[in-house]
Amino acid sequence: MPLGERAGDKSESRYCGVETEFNDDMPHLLSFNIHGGFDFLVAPLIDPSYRPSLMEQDSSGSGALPFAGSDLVLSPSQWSSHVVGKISSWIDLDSEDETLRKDSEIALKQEIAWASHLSLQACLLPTPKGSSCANYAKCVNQILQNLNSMQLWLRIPLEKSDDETRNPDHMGEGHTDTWELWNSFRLICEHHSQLSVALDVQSTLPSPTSLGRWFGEPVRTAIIDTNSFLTNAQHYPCLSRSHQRLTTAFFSHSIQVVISGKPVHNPPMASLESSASSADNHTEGGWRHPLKSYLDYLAYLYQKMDPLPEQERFELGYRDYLQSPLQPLMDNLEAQTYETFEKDTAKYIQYQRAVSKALLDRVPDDKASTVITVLMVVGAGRGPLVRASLQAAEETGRRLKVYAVEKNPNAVVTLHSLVKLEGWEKLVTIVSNDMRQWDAPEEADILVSELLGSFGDNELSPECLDGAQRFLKEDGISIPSSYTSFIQPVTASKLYNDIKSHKDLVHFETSYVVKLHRIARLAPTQTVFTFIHPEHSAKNSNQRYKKIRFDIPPDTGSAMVHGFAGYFDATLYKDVHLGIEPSTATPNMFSWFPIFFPLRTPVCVTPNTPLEVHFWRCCGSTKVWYEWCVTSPSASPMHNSNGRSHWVGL
Ligand SMILES: C[S@@+](CC[C@H](N)C(=O)[O-])C[C@H]1O[C@@H](n2cnc3c(N)ncnc32)[C@H](O)[C@@H]1O
Repeated sequence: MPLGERAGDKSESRYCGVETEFNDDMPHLLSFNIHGGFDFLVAPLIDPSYRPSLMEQDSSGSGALPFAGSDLVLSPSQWSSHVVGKISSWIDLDSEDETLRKDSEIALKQEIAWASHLSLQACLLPTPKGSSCANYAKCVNQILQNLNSMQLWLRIPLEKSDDETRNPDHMGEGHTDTWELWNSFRLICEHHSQLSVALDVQSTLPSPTSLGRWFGEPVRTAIIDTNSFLTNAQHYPCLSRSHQRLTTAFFSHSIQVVISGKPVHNPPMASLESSASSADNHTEGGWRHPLKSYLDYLAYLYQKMDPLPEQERFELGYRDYLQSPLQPLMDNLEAQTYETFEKDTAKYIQYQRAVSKALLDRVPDDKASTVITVLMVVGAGRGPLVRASLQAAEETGRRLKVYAVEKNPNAVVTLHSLVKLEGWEKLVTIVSNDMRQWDAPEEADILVSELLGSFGDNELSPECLDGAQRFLKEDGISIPSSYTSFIQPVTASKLYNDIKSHKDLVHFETSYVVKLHRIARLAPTQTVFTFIHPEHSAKNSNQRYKKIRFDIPPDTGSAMVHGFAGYFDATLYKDVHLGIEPSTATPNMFSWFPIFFPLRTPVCVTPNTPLEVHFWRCCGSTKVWYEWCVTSPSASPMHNSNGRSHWVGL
C-alpha cells in the first residue's frame, strides 16, 4: 500500500506523492502521475468552482444534483491505494461572511462523505485561514465522531518566526508559530487519533529545536513545494542542508513526502519533460514527468541515508509499542527473556571490566595466588554474570570462589547444567533461594547483581540488595555501587493516543517500557532518584521524593507534554558505568528500552514558564510504586495514588 509504513526498508526509494490540480479526468491524472514515478496523488475530488449556494435547485424535485464525478472512474483499490482527497482550499469555516461559512460547512461535509464513500485512506484539510479556527475545528470534530477509518490531515505551514519576519499570507494576526494553530485545532478535537498533520515545508525553516517538536506530533505527510528547492550547478533541483536533514528525518519517521507546485528548474531533460502535457505521451521513450527531477532528488536523499544498524532493524517492530515492565521479583522470567539478555555482550563486557577493577583493588599482585575472593552473583539468572566474573578473575590472575544465588527454580536448572558443562564445579556453588532469605555460609568480598529496570530502581534492586547486604563484608564491594534515574518531558502523541484508546484511568497511571521513536524530547534529562550500595545508614529508607523543574529552551516555542521519558545510569565500579540515559548511554547495549510515565491530561509548556514535576517512590509492605504530578504551568491530578493502578510486587 503506498501509504503504508516502510521504515527501514532501504531496497527502493521511499513512497512519494504529488499534489495535483483538479482534473475531471481522474483516470488520466492517475496514470500520468503513477507512470511518472509517483506512488499516490493528493488531488481535489470536486471542481474548485463548486459552491453549494450557487447550485440551481433541481426543478424535477429529485433532490441533490451531483457535485462530483462518478466513483466508477477508478477501481476501489485505485481510489484507496493511490488517491488522497484534497478538500477544497476555498473552504473557510471561520469567515466573517456567513454565506461563505455556510457553503464551507456544506462542502466540507459533502467532500469528506464522498471521500469516505470512495474508501480513501486520507483527506488533506486546508490550512485554517485565520488565527481563529474554532468553527472549522468544531465541524471537523463532528465529522470525526462518525468517520470510517479515514485519516484527516490538517495542512499546517511549517513556520515559526519572530513578529517582524512573519508571513502574513499564511497565518492570521497574532500567530507567529503555526504549531499553536495545530494545537488549538487538536485540543478542540480532543486529540482525536484520526486527526493528523500535513506539514507544508517552506523555503525558510524554523530552528532545529523548534522543528524537533513536530516529531512527537502525528505528522503523516510533509508537502515540499518546488519553490523550496535550490538549483545545483547542473541546473537540477536540490535542497539546502537544513532541508536535507529535515527530509531525512521525515523518512526515518515514516512521514510520507509529497511534491507540490510547478516545475521551476530546468535540468537538461526539460525539453523532453515539457512535451509531457498529454497522457498519450507517457509511455513514449524518454518521456519524463515534469516533476521527475524533484522525485529523483528525494530518492537520492533516501538512498544516501545510512542503513539502520542490525540491532535497530531488529527493534523496528518495538518502536513506540507500549510494554508492561518486567516484574522479575514477583514473576519468574521465561527462557526467551534470559536469552535476549544474554545476547547483550555490551552489558557483560562492562560487568567484566568492573569485576576486574574491583579484584585488582582488593587483591594486590603479591597475594594474587594465595587470596581467594568470595564473589556472590545475586540474581544469577542462567549464569552470564558468573561467566563474566570468572573471565575477570582469569584476566587479572586472581582466584575466585563464586556463589550463584537465584530464586527462579527454572533458571537454576540451567545454571546446574552450565556449571557441569563448563567444569566449574570446584569454583561455583549454586544456591536456589531468594537473596533476601538466604543464610549465607560465609561473607562476600564482592556482591554482583543486575536487578535494574529501565528506571534503575523500578525492578526493586534496592529492596533485594538491602536483603543481600547482610552477607557482604563490612568493607565489601557492591557491583553496581549506585544507580540513578533520569526523566525528561516529551511530546508523544502516538503513545498518548494508544493509552487513551483503553478508555480507563489505569492505563494513564501505569509506566511503560517502550522503544521511543516518534517523540520530541523537550528539555535535557534531569536526575530523579539515586540508590547507593551497600547502604550502611539505617535511617535511609527506599522511599524517595523529588521535585524537578525543567526549562524549555527559548527557541522551541510552545509544545505539548504527553508524559516523561525515563532512563537510568548505573555506576558498576569506579569509572565503569552502564546505562541508557541518552547523553551517556552505553554504546550497542540493548537490554533496556526507556520507560514512559504518561500524563492523564497533556500539558502545554512554553519557554517562559518552568515545567515543574514531582515524583515519589512509595514503599508498602507488599509493593513499591511511583506517584507523579505536575504543578507548573498548571496543576495535574496526582497519578497512581496509593499505587491504585500500577505497582511492583515485593
Ligand atoms: C534482570 S535478571 C538478570 C539475570 C542475569 N544476571 C543476567 O544478566 O542475564 C535478574 C535475575 O535476578 C533474579 N532475582 C530477582 N530478585 C531476586 C531475589 N530476591 N533473589 C534471588 N534472585 C532474584 C531473577 O529471577 C532474575 O533471574
